[in-house]
Amino acid sequence: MRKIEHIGIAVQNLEQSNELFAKLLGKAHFKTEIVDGEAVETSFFQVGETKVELLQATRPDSPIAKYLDKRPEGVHHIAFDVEDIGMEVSRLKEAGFEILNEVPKLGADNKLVVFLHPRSTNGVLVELCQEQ
Ligand SMILES: CC[C@H](C(=O)O)C(=O)SCCNC(=O)CCNC(=O)[C@H](O)C(C)(C)COP(=O)(O)OP(=O)(O)OC[C@H]1O[C@@H](n2cnc3c(N)ncnc32)[C@H](O)[C@@H]1OP(=O)(O)O
Ligand SMILES: [Co+2]
Repeated sequence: MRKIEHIGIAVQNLEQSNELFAKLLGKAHFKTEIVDGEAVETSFFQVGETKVELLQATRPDSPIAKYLDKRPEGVHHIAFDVEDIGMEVSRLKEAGFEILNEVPKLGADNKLVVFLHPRSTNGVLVELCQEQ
């Protein structure tokens, strides 16, 4: 793991949260992006070498919608930047972590992504990101 790539925050209203985080961080988001595969619309704020990713569900079947059905808005996941996502998946599987998607899928901001089940990571949903 090279660095924290982003902190993912689940929000109900992306526009409102964009305004709030722009005030909080003192700068506007640098991009918004819809990831159909995850049924999310995201916006990204650069904070030093890491990012804040705000996520709003675009469909009721989105993992974000299901999360917010049961929990308030807040930190949803931590994403780590990795050099070789295939190698990391093998290493983590060997180490006993539960990989949710062994085949990397298309994420936001030009990344390939893999998720680990929170029950294998002390209750934190972990995302691995490799620059495409
Ligand atoms: C890819 C685009 C973008 C990017 O950065 O590029 C994204 O980050 S997209 C982010 C949205 N996509 C995902 O989160 C994909 C991975 N997530 C999943 O597959 C599910 O959300 C999963 C498996 C983590 C949970 O789904 P499930 O249907 O099992 O939900 P439950 O509510 O039944 O939860 C089961 C169990 O896990 C705990 N849980 C659920 N979500 C989280 C979370 N975000 N952080 C920590 N723990 C979580 C939940 O509390 C349940 O635990 P239990 O002890 O049984 O109550
Ligand atoms: Co993410």
